[in-house]
Amino acid sequence: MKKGRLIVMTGPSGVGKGTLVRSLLKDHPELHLSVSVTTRSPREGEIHGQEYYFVDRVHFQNMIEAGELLEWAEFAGNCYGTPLIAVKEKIEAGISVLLEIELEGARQIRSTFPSALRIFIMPPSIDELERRLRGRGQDSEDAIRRRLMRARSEMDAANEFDFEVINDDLDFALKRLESVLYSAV
Ligand SMILES: Nc1nc2c(ncn2[C@@H]2O[C@H](COP(=O)(O)OP(=O)(O)O)[C@@H](O)[C@H]2O)c(=O)[nH]1
Ligand SMILES: Nc1ncnc2c1ncn2[C@@H]1O[C@H](COP(=O)(O)OP(=O)(O)O)[C@@H](O)[C@H]1O
Repeated sequence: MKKGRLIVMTGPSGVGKGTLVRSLLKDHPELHLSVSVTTRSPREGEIHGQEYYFVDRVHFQNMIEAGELLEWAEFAGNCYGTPLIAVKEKIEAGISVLLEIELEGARQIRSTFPSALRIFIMPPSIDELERRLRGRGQDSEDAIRRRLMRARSEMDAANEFDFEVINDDLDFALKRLESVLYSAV
């Protein structure tokens, strides 16, 4: 049986990765979104097992030591990682899996899973990125500051990726994302 593809989407926090992925999944139920583990506290409305598995640092550390994470990284003071087993099972079953992760994790995937398709989502500008982070209204001033600080170096790494998609107009970005996925998957 043909294996599924691993598709990695990276881009600065607030660029619209979550928004794009949600729309993509609505139109493409054949894709599976990996649910990550994080030590971050849940935002209002976030549900354990849906947006993330919310765990404490000890639990996260145990998962690293047991080899249960495909990749992991620290981001803005919290740890995030991709549970390996679910990804493996889906791909073996011929289902393509989407990872929505930050830069360090995407770099790890390049060495551990070289056949992955890696896409960088770019904001139209840093000012617009800041507007989106503030407009989302879900992070503290400190969390926004940390995300913006990291955004610049992440954007500098866009050329490490197979494709770059600018999320200016949402519908346009979605169409471009679909064309990248379905001409390459
Ligand atoms: N390396 C890695 N990064 C992740 C994972 N899950 C989420 N992230 C990234 O961690 C960053 C922070 O995520 P989050 O706290 O949900 O904030 P948001 O992206 O601003 O909504 C984002 O860049 C996510 O893409 C993961 O499993 N591994
Ligand atoms: N193309 C777009 N134009 C304007 N606002 C957008 C666009 N895409 C996403 N947003 C808004 O930007 C904010 C951050 O989006 P989100 O999907 O949470 O980003 P990320 O998952 O990359 O952190 C949200 O309020 C979202 O509604």
